[in-house]
Amino acid sequence: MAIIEFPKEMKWGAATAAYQIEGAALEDGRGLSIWDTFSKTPGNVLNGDNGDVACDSYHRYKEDVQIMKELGINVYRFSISWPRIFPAGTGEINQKGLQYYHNLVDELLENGIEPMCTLYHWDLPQALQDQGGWENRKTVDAFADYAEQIFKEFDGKIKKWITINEPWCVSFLSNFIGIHAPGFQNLKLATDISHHLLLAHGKAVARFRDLKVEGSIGYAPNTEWLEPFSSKQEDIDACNRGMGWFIEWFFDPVFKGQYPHFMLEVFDKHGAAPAIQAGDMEIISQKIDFVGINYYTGSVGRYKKDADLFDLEKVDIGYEKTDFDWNIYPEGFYKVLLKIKDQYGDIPVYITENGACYNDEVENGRVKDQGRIDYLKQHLTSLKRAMDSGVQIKGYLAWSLLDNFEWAEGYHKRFGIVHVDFNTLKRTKKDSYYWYKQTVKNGWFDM
Ligand SMILES: OC[C@H]1NNC[C@@H](O)[C@@H]1O
Repeated sequence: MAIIEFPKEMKWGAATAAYQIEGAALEDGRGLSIWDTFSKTPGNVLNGDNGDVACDSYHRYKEDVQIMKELGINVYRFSISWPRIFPAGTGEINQKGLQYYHNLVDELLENGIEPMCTLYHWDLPQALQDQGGWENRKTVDAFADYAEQIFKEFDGKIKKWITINEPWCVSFLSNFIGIHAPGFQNLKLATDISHHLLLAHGKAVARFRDLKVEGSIGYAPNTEWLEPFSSKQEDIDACNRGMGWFIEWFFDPVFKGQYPHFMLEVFDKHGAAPAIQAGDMEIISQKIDFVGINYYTGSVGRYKKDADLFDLEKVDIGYEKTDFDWNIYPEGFYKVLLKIKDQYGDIPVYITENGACYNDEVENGRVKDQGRIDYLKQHLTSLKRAMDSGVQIKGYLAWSLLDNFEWAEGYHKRFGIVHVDFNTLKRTKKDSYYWYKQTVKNGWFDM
């Protein structure tokens, strides 16, 4: 078998997000988020699940940190719940909310684990949504004020910062496709929101620089690979448009200071080009220190007129799938990373999310999730291939440490390397946890 070995200095971690694990949704002064509202609207979330309790990490974070310590990881990515800090989105600060994150960060540091903090992982304060949410440019400034407050509070403790997680999901999945909160289906709204999210990212980076906060800052776009079904130019072009929705649309503004023309053409055709004000692109495109890449899956695509916004249809050619029915496509991970390096230069990259949904349950005290181990092996092998091709990978963070609230799929879809019984909240380390622990310890694995 082949040994896949990683550099000694590479960081190994795991990732979660506030609304997906914390629970305590109505506790200690936390304000409502759009996901509290959305999940309690019947029909939006499978089985009517919501984040009221989740993994109860708000109360069990010490146990979770011990699980991380035993795992041997040296970085943990979590997100701060904006409405736990500013219950109304702006104005009065909830000191108990700040205290929770100080307790979590102190616990991590005391156990030799570096905190990587995501400022926005989808839980917009409902109070701001009531004023138009991300469609309203005032929300952009509210985010910058929230970010500044957090920077000041945790400067010196937290040194790796992510502004926005997956702006494509926040804009298009949530306001055009509509399956995530707040659940609209309006393309022009979605493109305006995508612009405001990038603006919010840029303003937060500007505050970070002005405050001379110690550490580094980036954002974490989600990516997918689309492989042309044939060598026909129409198939190649259709796949490039489809990938442009995830990659160029969110990378060109940050790294080139402009939106990609081929994507503007598509949105313009639907009367949905975003409203851009003078100075916006300069704010968006100021330098960042790293980019977080989230990768899960890829597909084969071909040209089909009006099949979707991009005249693109996906073709099932028999790839094995996870329990989320996503193709297992590790080749795409390599190709996405090379594409980003080729198009945007040699930027430091953290893999801020990669993992698989397998809904294995506990049997006799054990969770045999070989599918997840195989997925991780294949994708880490692809990652090493990208590194050997010159991509500057600084770290890999598995999604996710714990089974958690998987948005519209609720608790049914499990991504954790640790199983959570959502009736008892008992944590059970899966086989993949032990495999990952050994890989982190060794810095290599046997393919
Ligand atoms: O779907 C799996 C993950 N994808 N990225 C964002 C996370 O919040 C999701 O749980």
